[in-house]
Amino acid sequence: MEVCAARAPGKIILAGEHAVVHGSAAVAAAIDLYTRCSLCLMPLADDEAAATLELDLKDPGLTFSWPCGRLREVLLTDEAAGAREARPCSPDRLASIARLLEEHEIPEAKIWLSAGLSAFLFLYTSILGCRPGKVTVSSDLPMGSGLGSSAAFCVSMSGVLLTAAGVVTAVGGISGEGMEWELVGKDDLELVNRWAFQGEKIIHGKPSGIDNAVSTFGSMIKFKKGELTNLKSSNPVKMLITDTRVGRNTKALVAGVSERASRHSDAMASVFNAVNSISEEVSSIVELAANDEIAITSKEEKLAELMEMNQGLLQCMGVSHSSIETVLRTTLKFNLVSKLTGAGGGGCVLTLIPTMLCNLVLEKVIAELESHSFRCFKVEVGGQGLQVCQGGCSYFNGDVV
Ligand SMILES: Nc1ncnc2c1ncn2[C@@H]1O[C@H](COP(=O)(O)OP(=O)(O)OP(=O)(O)O)[C@@H](O)[C@H]1O
Ligand SMILES: C[C@@](O)(CCO)CC(=O)[O-]
Ligand SMILES: [Mg+2]
Repeated sequence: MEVCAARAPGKIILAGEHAVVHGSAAVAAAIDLYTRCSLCLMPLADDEAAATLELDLKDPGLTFSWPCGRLREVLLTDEAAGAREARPCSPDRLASIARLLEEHEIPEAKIWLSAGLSAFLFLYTSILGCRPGKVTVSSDLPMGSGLGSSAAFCVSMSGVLLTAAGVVTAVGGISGEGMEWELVGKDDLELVNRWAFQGEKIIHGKPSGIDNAVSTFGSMIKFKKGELTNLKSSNPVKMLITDTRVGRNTKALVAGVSERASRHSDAMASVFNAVNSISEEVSSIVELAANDEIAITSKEEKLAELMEMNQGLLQCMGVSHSSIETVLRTTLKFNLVSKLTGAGGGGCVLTLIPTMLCNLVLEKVIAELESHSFRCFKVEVGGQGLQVCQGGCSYFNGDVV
């Protein structure tokens, strides 16, 4: 029984969501909330009929299982076609995967899971073929809320599958959560990122690639047309995240913005262009070294103003929501600036926490936000990306794997 695990972080977008899909720059950072996947590969059993692929999703609390023979029959594949290069999921393969999912009763209230399940079946069978195994997924991230849960799912899944395939190897240790997590080298990360992007395409339709990139590589990045620049921030950027708990779906929101762009192409091109300038300015400001109180305050004031401008343009794109507006109004009472993060339409909102803000005020802000039934998170910004645990990781989320 071969065992390995991987974890990948969620993200916040400081500037540029949606516009990044249309070629503008955006700025994003990893946060210390993770999705973890563990994989237990079963030996190729003598009892062929009993061999299954199992997926245990801890957060929705659902498990799925497919007989390996049925996977082979429907997907017309056995051996993985090679994990060393990422391939897109063809429309025919996606249709076959949909047939496999129809054989499961997914509760109507959790039907949004089918996109993630399709991405799982595509990644697993493309990387490992129809081998029997058990995959367990658990996450700190609220799903479908703008913190990149789909990307963290695809990155951690690709990471664990490619590690099991022997294509990705760990290079060094850091520890956390009682496990020996290890970092992965640059070329291997590139490969994981390319596979995760193919998974994101199944979930998002037309992703820019920023979410999987920041989840894979970590840190704070500027991203434009697939190009990634690492931003070296000398002063930590402190953000409060508020989850409005209003569910939404990134694929539909991205499609909505594209439709608006095709109806009003000149106006929307100007909006995307303005967002590009905001993201460029945000990326220069985060890299500015600020050594004293005055410099830090001026840096934060500029960031706050740019966030406010970006939020206005997101409203122009049609992706704000009354719950987001409630967060904006609530934080403004305390002179704090907020903007939505991720795809909007509900989901999460970022509030810039100035270094000089006293804890008592922050606690009051949180209490008022939570009185609206929102949920607040204080997160560390700009940490590590994908990490893996090869063999030896005997314990995962309470499950022996
Ligand atoms: N831990 C998980 N287990 C199963 N499926 C997941 C998990 N995390 C994400 N998903 C899949 O990803 C979908 C959510 O992706 P979506 O892109 O809509 O939101 P998000 O990634 O959280 O937000 P954003 O894209 O705005 O950052 C879920 O509906 C599900 O299909
Ligand atoms: C809305 C979007 O810009 C960010 C979602 O986190 C979509 C994408 O870039 O793929
Ligand atoms: Mg997503």
